[in-house]
Amino acid sequence: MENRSNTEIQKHIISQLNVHPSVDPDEEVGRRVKFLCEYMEKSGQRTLVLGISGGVDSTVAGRLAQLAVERTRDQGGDARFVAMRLPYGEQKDEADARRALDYIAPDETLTVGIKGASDAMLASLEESGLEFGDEEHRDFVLGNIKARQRMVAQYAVAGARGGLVIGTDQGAEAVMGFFTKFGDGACDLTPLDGLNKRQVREIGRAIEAPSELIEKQPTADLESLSPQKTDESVFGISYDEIDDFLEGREVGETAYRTIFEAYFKTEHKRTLPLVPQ
Ligand SMILES: Nc1ncnc2c1ncn2[C@@H]1O[C@H](COP(=O)(O)OP(=O)(O)OC[C@H]2O[C@@H]([n+]3cccc(C(=O)O)c3)[C@H](O)[C@@H]2O)[C@@H](O)[C@H]1O
Ligand SMILES: Nc1ncnc2c1ncn2[C@@H]1O[C@H](COP(=O)(O)OP(=O)(O)OP(=O)(O)O)[C@@H](O)[C@H]1O
Ligand SMILES: [Mg+2]
Repeated sequence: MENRSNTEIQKHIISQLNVHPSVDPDEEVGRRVKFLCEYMEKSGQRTLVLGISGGVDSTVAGRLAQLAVERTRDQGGDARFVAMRLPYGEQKDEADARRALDYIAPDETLTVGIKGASDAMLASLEESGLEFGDEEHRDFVLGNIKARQRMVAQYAVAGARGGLVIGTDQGAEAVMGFFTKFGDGACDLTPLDGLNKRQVREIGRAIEAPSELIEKQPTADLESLSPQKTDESVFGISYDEIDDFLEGREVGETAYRTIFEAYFKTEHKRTLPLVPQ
């Protein structure tokens, strides 16, 4: 890749991530709901499971899941959506999570706190002698434990109910590798695949999600020392720049450099585990 121009590398990444410069939001809603319905039918797994954070991705993916189970039932089938609240203690944007649930109107909501299990794991690790560079490093590692604890909870529900875990990964998060490997990155179906952030928002508008959730600043909200830290402040570039990049537009040199570096560094997260050649 080293001798290739910014534009050539950009084209390669766009094709790998299957992102398109524009989408028809209504058509995408239909296509993605159909995908969920057809896979439930094919797999025989009739429950969809997804954590609802109060952010735009899980609001949109959650509503698509509820629409899919309702369509399946309308056609005489059997399907159910289980939304999960998975707070680590008291969540600062709890009101947004409640608003998302009111809007999604899931068949069922399970609330499972992840603080006890996450803190217990960290304590056991430290009792074993594991040390961290400093408090911030410790907090960062705990953040990934939280994301993986949410995965454990969702897969437990899927196991108990014969279900499938939905993931909220989309093109803008995928290009930056901005997810926890085998945490929120672990799932069975990704209905938002191939969309950039602005296209997720367009779909949100098409299904009449609350505008304050659609416009909300994205946050992983994993670090206790800096709650609600915005994704953009971590990236050092904006989602607008990432979206422009994914739509094939020219972006500034800093944006090219930041995106290429993140993309190639996190290649391992977008593939199956490596095997001997
Ligand atoms: N080259 C390589 N080939 C194969 N495997 C490699 C590897 N380099 C690291 N690894 C493995 O990957 C691990 C690092 O990956 P990982 O554990 O994911 O950890 P890491 O990428 O360091 O952290 C996850 C990042 O995603 C962010 N995040 C997480 C969850 C949700 C959201 C959100 O937007 O909501 C954002 C989070 O804030 C953090 O910045 C290493 O510990 C190692 O096990
Ligand atoms: N507190 C939480 N409760 C339940 N699920 C959560 C929580 N935090 C994260 N998740 C799950 O992890 C996923 C990844 O988080 P992420 O922040 O990327 O998405 P989001 O919060 O839905 O949207 P945004 O990226 O715009 O903040 C969420 O979509 C959700 O499924
Ligand atoms: Mg979030």
